[in-house]
Formats: sequence, structure tokens, C-alpha cells
Amino acid sequence: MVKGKERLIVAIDTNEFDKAKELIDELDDSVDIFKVGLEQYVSTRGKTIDYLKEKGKKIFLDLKFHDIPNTMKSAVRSAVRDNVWLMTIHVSDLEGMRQCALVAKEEAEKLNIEKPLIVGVTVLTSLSNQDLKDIGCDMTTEELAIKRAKLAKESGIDGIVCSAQEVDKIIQVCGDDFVTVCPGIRPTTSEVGDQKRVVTPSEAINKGAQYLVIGRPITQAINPKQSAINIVKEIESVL
Ligand SMILES: O=C(O)c1cc(=O)[nH]c(=O)n1[C@@H]1O[C@H](COP(=O)(O)O)[C@@H](O)[C@H]1O
Repeated sequence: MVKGKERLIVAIDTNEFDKAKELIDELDDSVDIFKVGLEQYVSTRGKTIDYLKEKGKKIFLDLKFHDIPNTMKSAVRSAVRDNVWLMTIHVSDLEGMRQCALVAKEEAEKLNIEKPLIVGVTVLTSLSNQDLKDIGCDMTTEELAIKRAKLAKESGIDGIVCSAQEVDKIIQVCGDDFVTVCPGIRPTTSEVGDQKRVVTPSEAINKGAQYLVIGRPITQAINPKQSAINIVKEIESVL
């Protein structure tokens, strides 16, 4: 039976290594997958990655690469050397994503390690339809996320990051073997903050999301461990 724990990724968004370490230790028994994002990576220069490796945790390196194909490709090559389980790029041009997919395979084979899963961010969960209009895009967040997911699939990367609001539609067009990672998850009792397309953990699983990325509802909770346990229970209630 698939455990709820295998579907939960905790985002350790802090700029201090000690605070990250404290959270990882506190959540040790209840969480197997941790996400190291820009804030944590830039301020600790990868120290948290080393600590998570020591603890035998699965690592999601979320640096959301977005650049010209050659730069993206070189950055992906370096990230593969860090031996992480999952990593993000932005869904951009087909050529850039294709090169990322190819170089990851090539580098992992060369090092004889498992290739990290590469997922492309479709439309940030902090964006609304109005935000897209403001930047000159006439599509809704859902239409754009589906269009970008199709492009990501065509490029050969492993999956996408999207809101669970549109994940069911993406699975319909990209298939259920395409990895889906959904942030913007909010239990009913949590504050929404800067997220705009939010879904509860159980609804997200019901809509087909494979992995749920959750930060503040756990890391800022009075009792982070209890919050993680409650979320895993909520996930399991619908598995
Ligand atoms: O790539 C991501 O992980 C990501 C994509 C996205 O569209 N929205 C989004 O919130 N994230 C990340 O997911 C985490 C969500 O954190 P909370 O809003 O605190 O639960 C943050 O670390 C974000 O950087």
C-alpha cells in the first residue's frame, strides 16, 4: 500500500542552515522528501543538500532554471552531479527543455547514478488570470498550464509542476505516467499567504496529483511535526 508519506514533499524555505537542520531533525520520522529551494540554496550554498544526503532523505532541488538552452543544459549537468531525486526548470522553449532532458540522461549514465526527474514549472501557483493579463497573456492560468504541460511532455522531460486546480486536466492530456508535482496546497485551517490557486491535500490527491509540495502550513505551524502527521493522515484518508 502506498503511504501518504511518499506523496508529501516539505519545502524548507528558510535562509538559515541551523533552522533548516532543526526542521529536518524534527520532521525526521514523519517526512521522507524535502525540497531545497532558492532561498535555502543561495544562502547555504548547498550545505542543506549535504545534510539531507547524510540523513538518507530524498531531495528535490528547486532552482527553477530559466535561461538560454546552453546555460540551462550546463546548470542541469551540474545539478545531476549533486545526485538529487527531482529538480525543476521552467517550462520554456522546446529546444531548451529537450537539451536539459538529454544532458541529464547523458550525465547520469556517465556517473552511473539514477537520473533525477526533471519537472517543468508551468504557471506559478501564486499567479491568477489577472496576473497573466497584466503581463500580456490572454490565456487563463489553466489554459496556459495545459499548453505548457503538453510542450514539456513533447520535450522529453519527466513531468511538470502545476496547481492541483488543473492537475486532472493535465493528466487527461499528458497521461498518468507524466510526473505531477503540486504546490499551493493548503489544509482548510492554514493561511493562504501569497498563493492564489490553492487546493486542500485531500482534494489534490483526489484530482490525481502525485506529489504535494507543502511549506508554511508545516514549517510555520506551532507544532511542525504534528502538522506533517495530520497532512499525511489527510492524504491517506483518500488513497
Ligand atoms: O516549484 C515549486 O516548488 C513551486 C512552484 C509553484 O508554482 N508554486 C510554489 O509555491 N512552488 C514552491 O512550493 C513551495 C510552497 O510553499 P508554501 O506556499 O509555503 O506551502 C515554495 O517553496 C515555492 O517556491
